[in-house]
Amino acid sequence: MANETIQTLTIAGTDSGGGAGVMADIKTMQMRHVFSAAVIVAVTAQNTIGVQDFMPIPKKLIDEQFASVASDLKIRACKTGMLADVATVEAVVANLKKYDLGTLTVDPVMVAKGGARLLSEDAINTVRDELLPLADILTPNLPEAEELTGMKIDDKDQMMDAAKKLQDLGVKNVLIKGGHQTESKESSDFILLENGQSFWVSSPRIDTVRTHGTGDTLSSCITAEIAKGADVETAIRTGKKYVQATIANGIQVGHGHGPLNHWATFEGDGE
Ligand SMILES: Nc1ncnc2c1ncn2[C@@H]1O[C@H](COP(=O)(O)OP(=O)(O)O)[C@@H](O)[C@H]1O
Ligand SMILES: Cc1ncc(COP(=O)(O)O)c(N)n1
Repeated sequence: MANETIQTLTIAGTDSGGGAGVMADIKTMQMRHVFSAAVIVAVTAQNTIGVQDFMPIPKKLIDEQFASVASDLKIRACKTGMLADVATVEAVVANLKKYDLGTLTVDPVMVAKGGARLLSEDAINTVRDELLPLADILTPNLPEAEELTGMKIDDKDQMMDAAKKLQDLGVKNVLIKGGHQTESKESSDFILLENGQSFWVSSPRIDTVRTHGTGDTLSSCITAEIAKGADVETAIRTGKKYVQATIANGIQVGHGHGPLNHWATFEGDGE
């Protein structure tokens, strides 16, 4: 098919409050001018204040969603987000092995900004042992990197050590997000590439609680840029700039950890 539209896939949970998960993923993909399909693996009752409840989707329906997408669409890059529990991680891993869904970015979502667990504790080992070896890019935040490595990460040297440790677990490219370093003036993420090169991406830390969905937005932007043909370093630099814009030009929604402004970079007629 000539000039086929660039297609991506998010494999994640929904957020009824609209700020994180699949909702943030699709808004980001749209703003980066790629088409996004979605395999829903959990449904959350959630808003900016917290996660009130969630339910994983049965394995059969997860398998059917993958089959529907893979039999019709040509996915160039995909990402995972919230994966809920052991059975869900295993179902996703089996489908990622079964179908060619392009470059895989794994955002190992564990705990929401409001404190609710989105991945059961016993599923952390399943993510580490079964999903990480499939990942082209892994994007943990600091608590997630600590859980996956068993290390305490308090400073930049430890972030660099943790990235190496994660690479040793089978991940090609590792991005450790520094958004949880609340005492710092900069929000700095560390990247260790497959070829051994490493670098930091930093931006001024914005003093706001309206950061619901930052991790989803960053990993979705990276996925979109990879699908468009960018190399991993360029995709990450673009992702960092995009997430910064969505935080800096905030919107007023809800009473807690508010969502991002995904149209912050929109240059068309916004009326
Ligand atoms: N207050 C902030 N100001 C600027 N950048 C931020 C802020 N909070 C998070 N970020 C950036 O957003 C991205 C997601 O980081 P983080 O919040 O750590 O992820 P998660 O949502 O997975 O917990 C990173 O690039 C991080 O540097
Ligand atoms: C369905 C879903 N997926 C991911 C997150 C993480 O986002 P955050 O860390 O910003 O709360 C979330 N809260 N809900």
